[in-house]
Amino acid sequence: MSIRVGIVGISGFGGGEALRLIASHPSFELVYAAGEGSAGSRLMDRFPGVPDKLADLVIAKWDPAALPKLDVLFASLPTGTSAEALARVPEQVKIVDIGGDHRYVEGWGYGLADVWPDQIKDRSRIANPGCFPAATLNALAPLLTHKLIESGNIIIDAKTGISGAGRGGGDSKFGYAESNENLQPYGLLKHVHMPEIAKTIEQLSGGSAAGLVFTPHLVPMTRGVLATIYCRGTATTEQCMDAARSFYADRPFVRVTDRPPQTKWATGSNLSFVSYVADPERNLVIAMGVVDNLGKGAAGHAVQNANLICGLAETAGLDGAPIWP
Ligand SMILES: NC(=O)C1=CN([C@@H]2O[C@H](COP(=O)(O)OP(=O)(O)OC[C@H]3O[C@@H](n4cnc5c(N)ncnc54)[C@H](OP(=O)(O)O)[C@@H]3O)[C@@H](O)[C@H]2O)C=CC1
Ligand SMILES: CC(=O)N[C@@H](CCC(=O)OP(=O)(O)O)C(=O)O
Repeated sequence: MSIRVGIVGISGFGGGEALRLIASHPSFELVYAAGEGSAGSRLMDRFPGVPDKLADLVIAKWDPAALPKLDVLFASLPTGTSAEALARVPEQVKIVDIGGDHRYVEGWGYGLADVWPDQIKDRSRIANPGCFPAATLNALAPLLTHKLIESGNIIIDAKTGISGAGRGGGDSKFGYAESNENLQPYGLLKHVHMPEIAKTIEQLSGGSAAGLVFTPHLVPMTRGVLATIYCRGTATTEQCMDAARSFYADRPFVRVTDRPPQTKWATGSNLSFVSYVADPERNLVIAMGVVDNLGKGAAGHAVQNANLICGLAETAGLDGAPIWP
């Protein structure tokens, strides 16, 4: 049986990646595409490589009052622009919001799917985690759950590819001339992902995340997030690795690796790589997490969440290998 899905924000990076995944999904049928500036174009005008079956689908002007019959809507709109419109989507249409408007909002589940699949299954409204939270929280979850690190003393140093800023590119600092051969920190002390990272650390540990520090950096690459996370704790490397191996033993998308993970390992996939090194004598644990910002950081995670809320195999449409090199 096919499940009728729609994507609003399909012309963007997150929406385009959702299109790519849904086009080859065994149960999802894309019947609705929407946007603002792109409204009126056919998918083949925007995505010349789109499969024939979708080529003539015309992007509609986004209007939650004019939806066709849909089972699931993927929303990939700029953060700050989706709350009012998504509140008008009929109750029977399930929603996965890739943007940031509904994380830790009443009525919405926080879709950290590799960690909390059972809390997601029965929901009809899911807020996808941001790309940095996806990379960092998957790495931290086993350590926090097994109380191997202090929850209140975590420093996250993260790097992201430029597609993390969206097709619009945020502002001029994301242009080619500014970002090529350049490395820049941004969002210091006040990045928008701090609250969801802190709340999840507190939920996982039962403790405070008061000392959390998070600094993202923009790296001249297209995709990928690497988070290097400095924690206080006296666990050994093996204890951290064992905790992660048992925590993720039955989870299909998280790979616990002996080697420090690299962003290219995840490109084009919904995989999440985690690894650890520790020096108990220095009270130091270093956790590392890698995702593709458009995969586990956005559309891959969204499809995983949609699979869960539709009662499908969690891996449906997501079992392809990453792109290499
Ligand atoms: N890029 C990434 O790696 C990640 C992004 N996210 C989040 O996902 C969301 C989308 O990001 P991203 O795809 O990168 O952004 P883009 O800038 O690439 O795309 C934004 C999309 O939103 C559409 N849009 C903008 N305003 C409206 C409107 N008023 N009505 C209808 N459609 C509108 C645009 O459509 P049109 O062209 O038709 O105007 C476009 O398709 C954001 O909330 C972002 O923070 C989350 C995790 C990772
Ligand atoms: C490079 C870059 O700008 N990346 C974005 C992260 C995108 C994201 O996940 O944002 P949402 O929380 O809105 O979904 C940023 O740091 O704001």
